[in-house]
Amino acid sequence: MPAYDYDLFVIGAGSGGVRASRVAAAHGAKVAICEEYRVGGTCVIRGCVPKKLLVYGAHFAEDLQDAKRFGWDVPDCRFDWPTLRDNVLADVDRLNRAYTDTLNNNKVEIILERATVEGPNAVKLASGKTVTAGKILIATGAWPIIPDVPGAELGITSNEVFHLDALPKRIVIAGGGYIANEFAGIFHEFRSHVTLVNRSDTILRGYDESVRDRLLQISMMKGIEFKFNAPFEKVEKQQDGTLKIFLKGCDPIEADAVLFATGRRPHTEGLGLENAGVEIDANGAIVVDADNKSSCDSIYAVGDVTNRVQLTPVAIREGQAFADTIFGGKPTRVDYGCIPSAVFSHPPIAGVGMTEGQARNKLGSIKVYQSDFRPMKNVLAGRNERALYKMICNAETDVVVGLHMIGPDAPEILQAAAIAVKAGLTKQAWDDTVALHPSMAEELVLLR
Ligand SMILES: Cc1cc2nc3c(=O)[nH]c(=O)nc-3n(C[C@H](O)[C@H](O)[C@H](O)COP(=O)(O)OP(=O)(O)OC[C@H]3O[C@@H](n4cnc5c(N)ncnc54)[C@H](O)[C@@H]3O)c2cc1C
Ligand SMILES: NC(=O)c1ccc[n+]([C@@H]2O[C@H](COP(=O)([O-])OP(=O)(O)OC[C@H]3O[C@@H](n4cnc5c(N)ncnc54)[C@H](O)[C@@H]3O)[C@@H](O)[C@H]2O)c1
Repeated sequence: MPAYDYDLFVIGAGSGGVRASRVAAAHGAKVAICEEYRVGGTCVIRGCVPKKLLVYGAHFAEDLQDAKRFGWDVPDCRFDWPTLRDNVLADVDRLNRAYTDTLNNNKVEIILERATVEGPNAVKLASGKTVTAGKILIATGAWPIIPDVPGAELGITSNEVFHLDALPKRIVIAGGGYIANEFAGIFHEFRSHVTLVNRSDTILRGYDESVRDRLLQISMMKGIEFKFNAPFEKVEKQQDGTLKIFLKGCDPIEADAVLFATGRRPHTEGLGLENAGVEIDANGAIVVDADNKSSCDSIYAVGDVTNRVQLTPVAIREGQAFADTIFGGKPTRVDYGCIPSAVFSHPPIAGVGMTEGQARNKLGSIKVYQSDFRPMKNVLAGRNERALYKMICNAETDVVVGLHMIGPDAPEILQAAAIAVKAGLTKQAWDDTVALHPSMAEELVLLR
């Protein structure tokens, strides 16, 4: 008789959990994974994927406008939200099936219910059954934080935004991070009036300052309104069903919807971690070592629930490293250096490595190269939007330590450029590469 029902029991079928379970099963482990909502998790069901599809859908507004200058006779086009929404949700269904098939093909048992930890090797399912496992992996992700203000329940979060019955004519978005700026762009392109409200005086903390300023400037020029240092006081529903938002130090704003994009907290509440002595930090994140092990020897955690870097590719790498280390006899640790990231705003931002400020603090002596240009497509279109590429180098060694961009296709360009930054190439090595002309990316090898 085996000592446990499973070698591995995974809680949460998102990016990290799915990768860990299918790789562990491929290494020969007997694996079960449970999921309380839908297989695929945040990224596939209500995050990166549907968000990016909405970004594509929204961008047609600008492409259709620009097409006229390129000779196309574009009639007045009407946007139909239900068509895009339903097509996106249908694609989410397709991916949900594909992820389920992958798990089935790898002989991972899928249990579609909520689970909680009952002990170091025991998990309790919502149906009441207890199952045991040699190792338990917690991959329960994160959950939107909603500010504790009267009327907050009248707002929505990114969980609901993909399912709206109709587009709001006016939307107030709380927050100044990834989700706030991405959805500000999306709703603005769909012709909603957008007001972005932040409690601090800056957007996208952590990104390079000049690039953030450029996004702010372009967004304001397009007509997105910003309110800074304006904490929410309350939200009230008016008689006609619309909302009135009260902010500290500002006149109230009337809107048809409020979207809270005020961060995501590790999803550990009510998970029973205390039953196994699993330590969590002040934000509710599971504390793990470099091998993803918690303070309980048989319990591991990967992804957003550990609050290291809340990005899909990181959760996937952590899941892979866990499975290879524990079940594949191949000890692997995730390298957190030079993780590229992007904000799919309009226009998008992308960055890798140190910002100018970080490099100045860490290295002291740096060189900054910059290209501030109007992409040729924007020139002909009469679109007054400039791109900004910024390269940060160590002045002593000539090594490129950071690259930060805003402009059309910045994330696509940066993914390839990030390889060179990660490899520690010098600015001279970039310059030795012949430009690919005419492209926007050629600016990267022509910086003076
Ligand atoms: C709107 C939005 C856009 C995003 N865009 C991007 C992007 O463009 N690029 C990027 O890299 N990242 C993006 N992210 C972040 C990315 O989605 C996450 O970093 C990633 O999904 C984390 O994966 P995970 O495996 O840790 O958790 P998740 O994918 O969140 O999976 C956790 C799963 O666990 C389930 N679960 C929770 N508790 C239990 C329980 N007790 N029992 C059973 N099941 C449970 C949940 O239902 C969920 O399916 C975005 C996030 C959001 C919200
Ligand atoms: N493109 C991407 O890779 C992408 C896209 C979306 C989300 N994500 C991931 O998901 C995480 C969550 O996204 P997010 O945008 O919710 O969080 P975030 O941490 O990026 O931003 C949260 C913002 O909310 C503000 N805020 C906090 N409390 C507030 C309050 N009470 N009132 C007003 N503003 C308040 C903060 O100042 C901050 O600007 C991100 O950290 C990121 O890792 C990534």
